[in-house]
Amino acid sequence: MSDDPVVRVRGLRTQFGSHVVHDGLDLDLKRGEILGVVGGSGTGKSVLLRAIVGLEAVQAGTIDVLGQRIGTLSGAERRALEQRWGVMFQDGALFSSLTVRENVEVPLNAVPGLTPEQRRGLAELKVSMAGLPWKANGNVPSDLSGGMRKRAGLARALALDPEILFLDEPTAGLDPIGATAFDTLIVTLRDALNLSVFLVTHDLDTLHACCDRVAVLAERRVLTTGTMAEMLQVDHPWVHEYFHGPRARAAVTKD
Ligand SMILES: Nc1ncnc2c1ncn2[C@@H]1O[C@H](COP(=O)(O)OP(=O)(O)OP(=O)(O)O)[C@@H](O)[C@H]1O
Repeated sequence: MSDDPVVRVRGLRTQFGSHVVHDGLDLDLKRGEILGVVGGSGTGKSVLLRAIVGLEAVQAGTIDVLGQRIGTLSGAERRALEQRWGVMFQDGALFSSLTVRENVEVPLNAVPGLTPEQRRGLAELKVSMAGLPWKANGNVPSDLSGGMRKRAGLARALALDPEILFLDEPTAGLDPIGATAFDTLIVTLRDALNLSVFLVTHDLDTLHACCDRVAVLAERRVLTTGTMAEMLQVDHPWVHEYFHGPRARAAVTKD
């Protein structure tokens, strides 16, 4: 298997009007790792995720995903590549009028040759892999708790057996027990499905529980990357405060 990163970003520049979000940003997601992407509010974590999956215009730089250059692909190539990743957006982005199973079936509609029964069976499998009870298949999102909606979003992200999973703040808004269960699920799925995971988070517990490496966004770029242990040595005011502050100490104490 190739050692090439599954996501390689070089020299990325994004901006909205005169507001430059990223400038000269480099980042690699290695195959099989869970990479935690952290940074202060508004540093561009979500914009970076959206740029990587081709949902955000970029002003300069290159983004390669699974060896293919985003922004240069034909419609057919792009659709084929999109089937190799799954995205769980911060708010779940579920269709409110569809049941959980129907939501998970949406990406499966793009797969030619599947019968309705096969689509249904595959969707139900993903719902159960995301840790939801059988009965949730028939629920609409508004029937579910916030944690269950997150799991439904995860089930949909897993629908096409992706190689890469993009997660935008998966534990935001969950109670600590729900968040811990979600952390465990992410690691279990990575191990079972050999996923590479790009995980945007503010949650120090998630970084400790899940992440092989951390990338810190600051000053419009990836300021530093490394293991949690390496983060403790970084001499930058925001990084130091984040990894040594009271919340960081609480997260370490719980290990
Ligand atoms: N569509 C848009 N139009 C204009 N500005 C935008 C747009 N999307 C994002 N921005 C700006 O880009 C910057 C980065 O936004 P982004 O949502 O990526 O931050 P973030 O690091 O994910 O923040 P948070 O941790 O609060 O979720 C912010 O200043 C935001 O206001």
